[in-house]
Amino acid sequence: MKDKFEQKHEEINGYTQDKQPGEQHTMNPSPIIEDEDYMPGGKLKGKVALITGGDSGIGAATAILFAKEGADIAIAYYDEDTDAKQTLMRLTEIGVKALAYQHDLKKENHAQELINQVVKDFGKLNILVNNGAVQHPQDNFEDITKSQLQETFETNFFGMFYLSQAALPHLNKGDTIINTTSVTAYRGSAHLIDYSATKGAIVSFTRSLASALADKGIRVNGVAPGPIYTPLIPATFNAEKVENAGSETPLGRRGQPSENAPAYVYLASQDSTYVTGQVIHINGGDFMTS
Ligand SMILES: NC(=O)C1=CN([C@@H]2O[C@H](COP(=O)(O)OP(=O)(O)OC[C@H]3O[C@@H](n4cnc5c(N)ncnc54)[C@H](O)[C@@H]3O)[C@@H](O)[C@H]2O)C=CC1
Ligand SMILES: CC(=O)C(C)=O
Repeated sequence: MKDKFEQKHEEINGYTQDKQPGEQHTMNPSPIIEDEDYMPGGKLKGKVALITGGDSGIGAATAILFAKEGADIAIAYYDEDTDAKQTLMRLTEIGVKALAYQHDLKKENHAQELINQVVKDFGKLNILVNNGAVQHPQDNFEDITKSQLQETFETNFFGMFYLSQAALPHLNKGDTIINTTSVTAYRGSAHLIDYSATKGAIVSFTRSLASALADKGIRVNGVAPGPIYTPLIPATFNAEKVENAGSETPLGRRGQPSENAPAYVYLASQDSTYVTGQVIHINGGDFMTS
């Protein structure tokens, strides 16, 4: 019998959305953001987490699981108000304090303002999840314009750099930073050359910052998803790619956001006290070096 993830994989036909960031509330079928079979264990009780891109997809799944583990949650997002409202409603239902913040990762001043506001609203910050990103697939390398290259790096890499710098004065021993990279950082991607380069930069940034912050007891790790069913996919790929995503992996299907979130819980919690500078691969079984 097929499990819920195999069934969901088969339900998805090709379709696209016409703007990026994409919208979760109009996805049909909906992604699996929350796995009802998950058993929380109070692993993040008393913590405050800020999750960029927390309105939808992997970020929303992580926000919900962190809340189930007892953390208060700040989600930051670009302009998808309906998704942010729905995620916030679910977080509040779970029973934690939760607030949403609109911001632009590309703007250096937004990073400082966001961190200041979160610390003012929650009193502290323990976990920073740098997860928001964009991608603009191109068939030809020559078609990547300077403005696309700038937008992709400013959003995916500069944004997390600024936020990590702004967050650092508030982080203490035992606190963590978790960065979302991608399988494309490791295997490359002919259609996502600029995007995969930002994801490679994130891997190096993660290792270097982990090394720099080790003596403070602040751990820095990453998660490298493979093909996951989120708004990013119909918002940026053509219908054929949306329909077939994940079929080429050893597990033969795409992943769901809920299948990524436990890795973030592990890296944020005391279960991973001897882990820093590492990346966990959630990609349906493709082997990646380190
Ligand atoms: N879905 C997939 O197959 C994969 C996703 N990833 C990564 O996972 C992370 C989360 O993406 P998904 O959950 O897939 O999609 P998503 O569309 O749910 O999340 C992307 C988020 O980025 C935020 N964002 C985009 N531009 C922004 C800006 N200028 N300022 C502030 N926020 C901005 C959006 O608000 C959105 O919440 C990204 O880093 C993505 O690169 C990595 C590998 C595979
Ligand atoms: C968006 C992304 O990183 C993949 C693997 O599709």
